[in-house]
Amino acid sequence: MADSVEEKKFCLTEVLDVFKSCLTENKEVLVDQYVAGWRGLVKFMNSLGSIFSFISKDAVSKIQIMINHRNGNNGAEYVTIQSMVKYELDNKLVDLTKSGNFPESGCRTILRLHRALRWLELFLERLRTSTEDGKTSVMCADAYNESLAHHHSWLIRAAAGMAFCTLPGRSTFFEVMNVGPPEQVVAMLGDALPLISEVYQITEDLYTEYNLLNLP
Ligand SMILES: CCCCCCCCCCCCC/C=C/[C@@H](O)[C@H](COP(=O)(O)O)NC(=O)CCCCCCCCCCCCCCC
Repeated sequence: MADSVEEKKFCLTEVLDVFKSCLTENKEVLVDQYVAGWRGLVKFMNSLGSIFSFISKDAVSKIQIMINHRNGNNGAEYVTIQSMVKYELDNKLVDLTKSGNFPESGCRTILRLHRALRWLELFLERLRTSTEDGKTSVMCADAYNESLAHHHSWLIRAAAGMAFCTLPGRSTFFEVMNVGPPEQVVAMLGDALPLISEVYQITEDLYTEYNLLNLP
């Protein structure tokens, strides 16, 4: 699924649709779709310029870790985030308090992407409700400061802040999304956001239940 997203001309609607397909009927989060959603977003970010490549590199390495889990001998245990959490905890495959033998556990890797999903949710909501003269760089920075920044060192925060300043204005940004006229972008965001929020909340509740929100 991720490959087909990469081969066609980029369209953000399709990427967000992939995220929407993450949820199963009984509200579990499918790892393949979750990861494919991130791959599409990273592709979008790459099209915004090479200044984002340090972010892209980190995201790609986390995506690859999850693909490796899915392709590994125990891939079936990683079908959903719920099954992954249970499997890794039952088999003591997670560093719970300090970094140790499992720097690439699915639980810690998904946690990093999960925190980034909160940034995405906040950023898209700001884009959705912005006016024509709204600044994407400010929307992006505000969303970041409210979410991911809390988990990053000052060096990463500084680098991210510089990258945000290079974001194009709202109208160019909307064009790169390749969704259609601004009204259509706004409608598409309004349609996608509730599902992204739901995926975020389900993961947040799961990680809270198992006390995994601060994995090193
Ligand atoms: C459109 C502009 C895109 C701005 C992206 C905002 C997110 C800023 C994240 C900055 C991350 C910097 C890179 C390094 C991070 C790591 O230190 C850190 C911790 O990892 P560790 O515990 O293994 O060491 N990693 C993370 O927090 C994971 C970051 C994952 C970032 C994924 C970002 C994908 C962005 C996709 C943008 C799509 C925008 C679509 C809008 C219409």
